[in-house]
Amino acid sequence: MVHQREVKLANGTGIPAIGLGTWQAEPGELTEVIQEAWAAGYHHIDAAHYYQNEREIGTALRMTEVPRDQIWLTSKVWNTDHRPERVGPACDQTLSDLQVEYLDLYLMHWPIAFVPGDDLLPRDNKGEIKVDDVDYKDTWRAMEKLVDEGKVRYIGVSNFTIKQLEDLLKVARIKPVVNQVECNVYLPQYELVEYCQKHGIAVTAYRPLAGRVKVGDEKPSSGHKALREDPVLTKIAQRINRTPAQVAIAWLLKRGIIAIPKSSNPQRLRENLIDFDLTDEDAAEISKIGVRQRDCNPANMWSPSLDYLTKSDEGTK
Ligand SMILES: NC(=O)C1=CN([C@@H]2O[C@H](COP(=O)(O)OP(=O)(O)OC[C@H]3O[C@@H](n4cnc5c(N)ncnc54)[C@H](OP(=O)(O)O)[C@@H]3O)[C@@H](O)[C@H]2O)C=CC1
Ligand SMILES: O=C1CO[C@H](CO)[C@@H](O)[C@@H]1O
Repeated sequence: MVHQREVKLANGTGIPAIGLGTWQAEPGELTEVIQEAWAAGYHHIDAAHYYQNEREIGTALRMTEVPRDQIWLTSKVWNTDHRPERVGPACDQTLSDLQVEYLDLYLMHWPIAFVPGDDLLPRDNKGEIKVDDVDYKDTWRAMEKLVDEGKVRYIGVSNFTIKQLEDLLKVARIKPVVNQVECNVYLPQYELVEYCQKHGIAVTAYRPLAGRVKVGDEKPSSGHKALREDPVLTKIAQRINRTPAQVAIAWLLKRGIIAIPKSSNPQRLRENLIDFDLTDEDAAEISKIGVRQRDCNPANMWSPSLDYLTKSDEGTK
């Protein structure tokens, strides 16, 4: 079995430093992807109720006969399940879909509640997302109960800013072990990462490759630059005989950050499970790249009024 490098959580538990992202894996392809990932040496899967593919993941894990204690399973409670009485049932649904008895890590997906219901993105007739008046600290208290009940080993958050973490840490009986945020060479999140690491909160980088931004002869989406075509990453990659994607992931690992790249392609899956370290000089050169862009911005995705969710941390620092 390939033993992957780990990032230590505050209590000393190791979490595999590279996990498999599962958002937007096409229906039907995950069975093969998970078989390939397990064979390649992945021991960490990032899932979420929101991705609507947890049942497929669970079935694939069972078919691949992955021993439960050999795989780190993260899932997330979605914004429509923030009311405290909905958190337990939401977790139960994920456990049933993934066909496991417990999760290694359960995250609050966003620090914002949407009105409950089957519609994961409920909108009013103007197209604005329907926000529910639930304090994320109350949602957190319900998540703490899941640890007490043995349904999840650890709890954490996602898309939290420094201000929101400060607010949560004041009341948390069980501290969040992870903050999963958008983070890559073009959104380095220096201040947020420093704050988290100082407070014993590990950072997981989602969209470590800047997502579905097209490369090659297709234009990057929404005017964004294609990270995988970045000239500095390309130059370093060519010199060390790696790919720009590998260099981008290695840069996160060098900063002690967990990365969860998504790929449905067997070759890229293996490529992303990197087995080398960047030199200090190469890492420093990458840190000087000045491009800044954020893909997952609630103001663009859901409602302009949710702009405040990223206000205290623009990712530009
Ligand atoms: N907490 C949150 O709010 C969020 C969490 N996430 C999590 O983070 C994961 C990763 O983020 P995601 O948005 O998927 O973006 P990524 O940065 O992981 O990029 C995925 C895209 O890059 C391509 N790709 C993967 N590896 C390579 C490679 N080596 N070379 C070239 N192209 C490559 C994939 O295509 P192909 O499959 O064809 O290889 C896919 O189109 C998600 O899947 C999800 O689990 C994501 C967004 C928000
Ligand atoms: O996990 C996620 C996948 O991407 C979505 C759209 O960008 C996000 O809203 C969500 O947090």
